[in-house]
Amino acid sequence: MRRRRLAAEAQGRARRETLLYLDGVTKSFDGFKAINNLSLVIERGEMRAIIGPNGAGKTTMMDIITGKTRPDRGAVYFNGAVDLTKHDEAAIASMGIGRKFQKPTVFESHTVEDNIRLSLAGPRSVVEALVHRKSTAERERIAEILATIRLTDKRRTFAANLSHGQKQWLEIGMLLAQDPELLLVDEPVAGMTDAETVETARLLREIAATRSVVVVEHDMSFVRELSVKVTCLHEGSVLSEGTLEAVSNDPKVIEVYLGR
Ligand SMILES: Nc1ncnc2c1ncn2[C@@H]1O[C@H](COP(=O)(O)OP(=O)(O)OP(=O)(O)O)[C@@H](O)[C@H]1O
Repeated sequence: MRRRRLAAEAQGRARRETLLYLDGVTKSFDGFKAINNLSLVIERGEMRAIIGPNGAGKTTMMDIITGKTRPDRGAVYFNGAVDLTKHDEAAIASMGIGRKFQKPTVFESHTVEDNIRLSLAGPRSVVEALVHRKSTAERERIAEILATIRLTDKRRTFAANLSHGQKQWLEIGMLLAQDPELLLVDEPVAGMTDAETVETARLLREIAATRSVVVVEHDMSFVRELSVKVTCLHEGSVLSEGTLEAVSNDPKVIEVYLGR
């Protein structure tokens, strides 16, 4: 009895102290368990790479975190106290969870700078009266984001004229403008050049200095560049977790990938 209580207390503590906490999450589609008793914890300020073969449940997991899909069972907590299963997509986004889908969706007919400006978040009414200060603060924030996404030189370029990789960076910048506490990024380097891929790993590491980042990715050379803890999903559950080296040498992981 006491042991059970202590275990429950430890679980409660883990939930409160972590940024994202998934426990026993299950989601079925027509009787098929896309997510099966999934438990996963992301710490504050952590960047995590999620890998796994096609159909492992990576997208469904992101859909559950962002409120696009409701789980059948299990706990999904953000910042210790917020039960994400009770909120819809818009509410979850406004709580500070930003999601970047695989395909970039920038405003092609606007400049890079305007794309960022249009995405800037925040209760503007407070600073509305101080127009000058507001615009200075806004300019500084835009400059900071442009530097982070390596597009300072392209600030006046129409988004339509950017390379595929630069569009991906711009979209990351648009998410940063909303100042999320947790950034979910789905296959950011698909279709990028090798140089862009390496730069994207650097860029995400810089971003992870001030917020948590979860990256779903198939490209193992990119995951190596990220140099963070890796979670391998398979059949909707965690198959293996640890350094990329440990995970990629795990016989269970080798079997799953070779058996594809
Ligand atoms: N809306 C849905 N209806 C029915 N089945 C679904 C639905 N969404 C996902 N699935 C199934 O759930 C399983 C997990 O899919 P999911 O897209 O989450 O995997 P994934 O790891 O993201 O795969 P990939 O790497 O190919 O993107 C798959 O078998 C998929 O066919």
